[in-house]
Amino acid sequence: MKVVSGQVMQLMDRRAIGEFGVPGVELMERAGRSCADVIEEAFGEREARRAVIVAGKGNNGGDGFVISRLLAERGWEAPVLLLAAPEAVSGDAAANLARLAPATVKSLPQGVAGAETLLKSATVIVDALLGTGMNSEVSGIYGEAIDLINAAGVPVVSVDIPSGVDSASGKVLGRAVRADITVTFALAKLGNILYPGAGLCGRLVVADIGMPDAVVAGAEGAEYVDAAAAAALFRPRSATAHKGSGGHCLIVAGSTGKTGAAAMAANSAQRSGAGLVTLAVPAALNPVLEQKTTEVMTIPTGPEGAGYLRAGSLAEILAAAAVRDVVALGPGIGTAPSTVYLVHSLLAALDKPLVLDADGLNAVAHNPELLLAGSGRVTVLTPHPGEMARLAGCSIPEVEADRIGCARAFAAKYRVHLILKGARSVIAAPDGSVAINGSGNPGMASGGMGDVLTGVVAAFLGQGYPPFAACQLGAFVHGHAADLLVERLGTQGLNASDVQEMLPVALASLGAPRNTATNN
Ligand SMILES: NC(=O)C1=CN([C@@H]2O[C@H](COP(=O)(O)OP(=O)(O)OC[C@H]3O[C@@H](n4cnc5c(N)ncnc54)[C@H](O)[C@@H]3O)[C@@H](O)[C@H]2O)[C@@H](O)CC1
Ligand SMILES: [K+]
Repeated sequence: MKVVSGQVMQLMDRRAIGEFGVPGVELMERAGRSCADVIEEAFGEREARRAVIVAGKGNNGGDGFVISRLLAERGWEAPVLLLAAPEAVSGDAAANLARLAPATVKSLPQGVAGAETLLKSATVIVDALLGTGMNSEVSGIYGEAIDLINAAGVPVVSVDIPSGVDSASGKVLGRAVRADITVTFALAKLGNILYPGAGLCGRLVVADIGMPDAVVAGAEGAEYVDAAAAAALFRPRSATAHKGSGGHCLIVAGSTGKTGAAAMAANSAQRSGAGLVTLAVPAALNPVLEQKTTEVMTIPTGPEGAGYLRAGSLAEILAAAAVRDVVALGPGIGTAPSTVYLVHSLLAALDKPLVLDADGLNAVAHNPELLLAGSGRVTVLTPHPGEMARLAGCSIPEVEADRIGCARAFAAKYRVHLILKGARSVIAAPDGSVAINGSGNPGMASGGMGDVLTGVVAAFLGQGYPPFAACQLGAFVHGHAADLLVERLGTQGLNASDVQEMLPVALASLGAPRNTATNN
């Protein structure tokens, strides 16, 4: 599913009207009808059927007028509270306002004071105040109306997007409606998908309003990775698979005190369908990692007793990489100067697809130009917002203020694929493509989750998936495994190693193995 900003949706709207001859008033009719259908389905069985529509003066309000008319035709009481003078309404919205009985509409240009009782008496409140045209912080009578809607204790259906949520970023501009259902049109808006807006939408319904296919196809947006999108990217194993076809991962990881990171990255690659996994670790840690892993092979590297990776291991690691399909570098490696030097040397010399994470990222944070050294190689970075901020030379709030813009710009500038972690991880490719991961939950906010993700992405790259697909699948499967655990474990105390063990179940949910005799 494609996700777009409100601005792009407005361009689509104009193309549909201008190039494809779909009248704007017809788009508004379909938008309003889709909302009326959802309201009827969700609340139509109630004894009292009163929908109170709180409308602004733009086209979002216009959808609200259509909803009022259509619900009234179906026997509902559907009064409209218009937060403007009727003369302030124009265009298609005005045409629809004119179709309502005058007694239906209460114009409140001075504010909603006094409307509280009506709002509390509603079966459902329809929030048609502000949609994709919102262009500033909410204040004054719009702010008061939002507070009253939220305080009414009645189910709320938001039209297009909860009023107050910025459709391009999901940010709350001042204050915002908390909806139970949001009906959005043609395509989901970024503000429906990104937090905090995503958390205010309730159940999201994407309604088909007959937007021409060519307009949808031509719209600039991000791919939303849900179970269906992930399943479409996933290639189930063929019946004739062998361990060579699953790919061989080399994980370069670990330092004293951080053997768990190395073990989880390696075990997670193994649990994500890698044919073989080899773990290169500082020599002193080998006995521990032999214990912590079973299927995984290890290469103890560096001088006897070494508890961290050294620059002197470069040749040995390059030789190991030469006979593997993918390298993951960084989990638990620490920041010893010799380790940092090793990372720099590997970046210059490795020609296999590379996943760089954790202290591997910190090793290049002061000079991201180092990422351009291995020309032609696929490089995937998996930063959390703190690591992203260090890489991009900005603050964490700056990253969080524009997660998509930040990820997209860095990926393009340094020709890397990037998974910017956090609720709704952003996946960016060097060509400007962006995807947003739909899986995951707050239980993943604990140590080690990133090490698991590194292993999962490495496994997909090792199996030969194109890098953008490997990143989308990796992020989705990682979050989905955690989602599958929530019912049993909740979101507090859910460990990364639990997620690691759930990975095969998450993978199985994407597709059954192919029987090559009947299905090629
Ligand atoms: N794009 C599409 O494909 C379609 C859009 N439709 C509807 O049209 C909406 C967009 O309509 P508009 O562009 O008219 O915009 P809106 O109705 O979202 O709001 C714009 C109006 O609110 C005012 N405004 C902006 N920010 C404000 C703030 N913070 N406080 C108070 N007033 C503020 C603006 O001056 C303008 O008058 C969509 O959200 C959707 O509901 C549908 O009718 C049909 C199809
Ligand atoms: K709205």
